[in-house]
Amino acid sequence: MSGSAPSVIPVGAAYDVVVGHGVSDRVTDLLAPPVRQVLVVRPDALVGLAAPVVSRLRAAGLTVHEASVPDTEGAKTAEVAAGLWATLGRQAFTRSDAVVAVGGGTVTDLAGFVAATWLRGVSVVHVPTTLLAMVDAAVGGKTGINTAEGKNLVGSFHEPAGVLCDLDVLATLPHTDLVAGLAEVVKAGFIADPRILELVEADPSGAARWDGPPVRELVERAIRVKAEVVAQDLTESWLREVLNYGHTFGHAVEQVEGYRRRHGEAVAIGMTYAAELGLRSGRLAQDVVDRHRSVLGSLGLPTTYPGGRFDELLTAMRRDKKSRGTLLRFVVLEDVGRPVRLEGPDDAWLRGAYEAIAERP
Ligand SMILES: NC(=O)c1ccc[n+]([C@@H]2O[C@H](COP(=O)([O-])OP(=O)(O)OC[C@H]3O[C@@H](n4cnc5c(N)ncnc54)[C@H](O)[C@@H]3O)[C@@H](O)[C@H]2O)c1
Ligand SMILES: O=C(O)C(=O)C[C@@H](O)[C@H](O)[C@H](O)COP(=O)(O)O
Ligand SMILES: [Zn+2]
Repeated sequence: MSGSAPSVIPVGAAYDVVVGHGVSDRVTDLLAPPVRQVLVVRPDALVGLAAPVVSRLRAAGLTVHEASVPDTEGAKTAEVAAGLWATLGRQAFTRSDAVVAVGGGTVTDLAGFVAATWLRGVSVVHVPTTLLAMVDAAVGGKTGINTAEGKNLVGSFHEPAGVLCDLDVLATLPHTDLVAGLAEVVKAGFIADPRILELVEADPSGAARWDGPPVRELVERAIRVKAEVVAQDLTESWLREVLNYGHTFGHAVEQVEGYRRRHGEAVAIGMTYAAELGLRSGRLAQDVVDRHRSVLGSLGLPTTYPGGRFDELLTAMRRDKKSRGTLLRFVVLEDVGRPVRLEGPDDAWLRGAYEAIAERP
């Protein structure tokens, strides 16, 4: 796919997200001397996509080590992080060396966390290769791994030196992963940018094709929403919580299912649940709840969930990072673009929202 010039989206004054075609070539601009050696982190499945990045770094005279990590959520474990720390230690990486992540959100979360913790923080550059990582995971400096007890329970805030979103790499991304990434794009639409919803509604099949007409604008709009929020509240003291829309229930779904469901799909279900919760708490109108189902459904994203699992899901939701003590806290909407907090929702609302999305046998 050929196209227009790259777009540069600043995240405050901290770093830029570059979106365009062939932009991963810019990796060396972000790793100027005194960087001497670089650890490129990627799963074996993406060795071909990482190869041009590795070549570029070597051509610039850097010593490049490649670390293979498990594909998908299996990358986000303490054991895998420890393996990367061991590599960094063996190669005597210093504070002037760097990590480069090439992959989806699981890789950028893991590599970002390892960079954040190695010597208490070294530089990391993200080269996201999924739609989801471009519009969300690689941007904003939230890094993390899972523990047996839950999702992203260990992590840190560590901003990258830069993010390079090369739209050409989306050509090989499986359709189901592209669609899963659109869930986070739709999230940005519901919490902050109604134009995103209009673009999807006008051309859902184009939105769900990597080279579809609305894709670039959708990517850039979602990144701008995220950049705007994290530039104001990197460490999630309040505002940043809005980016967690749909994640309280979504993360519970992922955990209960042993991470066999894609994050984006779980977030789509979680947003539908949050919309139903917003309705029950008297904050959100029925037509906006219906719009969740129509927009997500038009992209092929799930908006229902098997019944009979409420207690398990509630236990998982209590470990959500927005909880305070025994107080459950959700992001819900008052309208499109108007997220608010719902603290300590009635048990009847929690169960009623679940019944509303539950699949009937
Ligand atoms: N830190 C954050 O702010 C943040 C935000 C959103 C999501 N996340 C995290 O991101 C993760 C989900 O990321 P994801 O959806 O990118 O999943 P993923 O990293 O598991 O990638 C999905 C699949 O796509 C494959 N793939 C990646 N790029 C490809 C390409 N160009 N061509 C062919 N195959 C390709 C991968 O090998 C993998 O099998 C979750 O762990 C989630 O918690 C983090
Ligand atoms: O960047 C954020 O902040 C988000 O909440 C974005 C989410 O899409 C992302 O999945 C994030 O990793 C969830 O964070 P967590 O704090 O609930 O683990
Ligand atoms: Zn997410």
